[in-house]
Amino acid sequence: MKVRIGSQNPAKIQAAQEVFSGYEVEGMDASSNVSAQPTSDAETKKGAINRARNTYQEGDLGLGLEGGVMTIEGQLYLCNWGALMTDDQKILTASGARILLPEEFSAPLQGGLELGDIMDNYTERQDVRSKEGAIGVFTNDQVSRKEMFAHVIKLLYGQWEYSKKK
Ligand SMILES: O=P(O)(O)OP(=O)(O)OP(=O)(O)OC[C@H]1O[C@@H](n2cnc3c(O)ncnc32)[C@H](O)[C@@H]1O
Repeated sequence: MKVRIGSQNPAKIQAAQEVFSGYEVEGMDASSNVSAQPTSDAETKKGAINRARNTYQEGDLGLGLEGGVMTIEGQLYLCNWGALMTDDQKILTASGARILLPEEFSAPLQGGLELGDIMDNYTERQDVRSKEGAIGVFTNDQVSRKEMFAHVIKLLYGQWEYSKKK
């Protein structure tokens, strides 16, 4: 059994390798069937589920991880979701950390820029999305994107293990 993850992003693949340490983890392109930049909790969750479904193959596990933004009480937050399609074709879901994003990000997001590009402009660096991520930058490296997704994957892995005991 291998873990097929619907992404080529190293932060996501490394997080999956860390949690599914005894498994082969394979990254691949998978459509999220939502906007390139999800803008709500529900859309981000849907993207994770679609990626899990779109990478799933019988006998393996399908893993989908999605980052997005959402607004709560007028404030912009980063949000994260994960989904695991199990070998018996159940979908398990879990969400990750949410942190506040700078207010100045709202206008470029509304103008169609993705958070990944906004982060690169903001930090004057390249490919922040594949490295520490927005969460790493704004937590002063306390929690990296890999670490945050590893926690989400642990929540999924644990739910899968629990479901097998029942
Ligand atoms: O290659 P994939 O798996 O698509 O990874 P991604 O980082 O490009 O794409 P996501 O679907 O996870 O996130 C949607 C958008 O939000 C951006 N994003 C989400 N979380 C981020 C973070 O912590 N840091 C930087 N960009 C982030 C991301 O770069 C995309 O532009």
